[in-house]
Amino acid sequence: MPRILAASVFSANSGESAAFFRSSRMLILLLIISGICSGLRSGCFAMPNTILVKRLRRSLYASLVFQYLCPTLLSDTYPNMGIVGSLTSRLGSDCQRLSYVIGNDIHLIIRNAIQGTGALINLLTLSWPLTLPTLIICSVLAIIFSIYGRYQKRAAKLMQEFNACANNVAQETLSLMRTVRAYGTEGEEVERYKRWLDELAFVSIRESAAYGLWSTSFLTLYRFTQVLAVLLGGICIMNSQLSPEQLTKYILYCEWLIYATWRVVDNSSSLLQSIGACEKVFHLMDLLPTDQFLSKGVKLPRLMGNIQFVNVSFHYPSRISLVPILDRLNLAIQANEVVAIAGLSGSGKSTIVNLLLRLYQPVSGQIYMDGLPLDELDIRWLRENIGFVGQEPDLFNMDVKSNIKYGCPREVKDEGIEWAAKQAHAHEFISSLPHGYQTIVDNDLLSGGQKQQIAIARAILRDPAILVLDEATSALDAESEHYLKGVFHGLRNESRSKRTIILIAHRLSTIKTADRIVVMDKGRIIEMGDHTELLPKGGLYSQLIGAQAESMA
Ligand SMILES: Nc1ncnc2c1ncn2[C@@H]1O[C@H](COP(=O)(O)OP(=O)(O)OP(=O)(O)O)[C@@H](O)[C@H]1O
Repeated sequence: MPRILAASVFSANSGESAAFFRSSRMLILLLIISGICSGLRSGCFAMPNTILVKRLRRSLYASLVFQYLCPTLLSDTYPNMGIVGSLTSRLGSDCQRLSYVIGNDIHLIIRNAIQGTGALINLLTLSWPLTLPTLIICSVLAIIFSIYGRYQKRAAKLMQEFNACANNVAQETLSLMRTVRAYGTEGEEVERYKRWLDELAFVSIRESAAYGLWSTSFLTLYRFTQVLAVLLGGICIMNSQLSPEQLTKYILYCEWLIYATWRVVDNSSSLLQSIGACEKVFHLMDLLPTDQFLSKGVKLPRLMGNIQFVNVSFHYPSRISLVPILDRLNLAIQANEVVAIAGLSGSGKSTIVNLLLRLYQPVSGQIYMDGLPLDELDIRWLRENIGFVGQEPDLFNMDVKSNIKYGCPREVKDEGIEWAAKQAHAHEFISSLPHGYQTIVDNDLLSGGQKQQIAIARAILRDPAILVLDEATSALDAESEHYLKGVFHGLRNESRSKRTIILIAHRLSTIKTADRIVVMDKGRIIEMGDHTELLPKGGLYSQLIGAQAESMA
């Protein structure tokens, strides 16, 4: 409509059309500014956007990794959200959302705000009484938006939550596919996933309906502004208060103003939606690394491997109970000693290792390493000097060679990797894999025992001062286990002068030859000695040995 009006004005009077062009300098200026803003988008916004999102992902990932390494903080911060999977799925979706905001919304808001301000200044210069109705319409638009915006922010937050929960169920089901298949619970899992998707759909539909209402309100007001502008302008022309040229400008500026207002509030709504969705992302980013990562701590020239637990009591932060997991534990392990820890399930054996690796801090008491309190030592240096093989070693989705080399603080050649694999009795099966040491490891490719052998090779390669084996041979066949027992004992004297080995095993045949066996029950040490000393005592150790011999028979 404004274009038709303008055409009629130009054809009616060429002198007036020239004047129109002259006085429309502001229009041209605004067009240039709008062009510059578009340029800013592709140039200035796109680059920082990419860098920012990359940094954001990296810092978030780092924060997740660090928080996971320090479960105390994780469970304190997210008491209902202990599952790292849900955090990682948020990492993807929330960052994507933030990336969209930075790439699209912000530059559109700035561009339209400049455009709207220019149109408003021109309208006020033209005639302030005529500007008033347009301003009222813009204010109504802003009020409707503020109501809708608040609703949208809430909806966006819920949608992100439900999305993350659905992703989490999917991730969990796929990673536990064997269990799901074995128990025939495919239907239940689909239901569980569907439940979250239903919640998501419910909120999305309501949010879409609200958006529809908002869009209808805008379009109605937009058309109403055009009609009002023509009506009021027409009346003014009839009263000779306005020239046809001014009427054309008036209609154009009105359209610009209302359109800019709509774009600003619409993009702001998208911005609000993203802010709602990204609150958790910012919350995660605000978490500071725990002291153990900030403090440098002491690095000894060489770790000898003397360990001392003095009156150590501990309970997990997520499970504060009256009975502690470790109860005033006192244990001294000499350098170069092979100490085995035995006991019933849940007696606190792995917890000792968790404290030694400083994954948790004791509630009371102190742990000393070569006479120095553990928390005074540099955490990275400490972990570099401890080789750990856990109960269910998870390998990375990298080739076998990289998995063996993983976390090794020094440069190693292929021969070194092969040597470690041979020590762990793994070379033979690795050589039979489709691409040998270059074969990419995935969960189904290797058996539990083979994964353990690779994890053992990794620990051996690090040449640590302290080797911790927590049920590290539980999945191995008897022959491999027997062979490895010899390797572990041999390792004590190989390549370094001292090496302490801590063995945890339910299969008591594994620990029989240890220098000392520590027997635990309910977080306390109840027996200590070597196999020949403990067997005749008739305590828990001899009962466990008897029970195992019976079950074998
Ligand atoms: N992350 C955790 N959060 C809360 N409680 C935990 C956690 N890890 C272990 N526990 C609890 O601490 C107790 C001791 O667990 P721990 O793993 O040390 O026992 P364990 O003797 O090594 O058992 P197993 O021989 O079966 O591995 C158990 O009751 C267990 O439920």
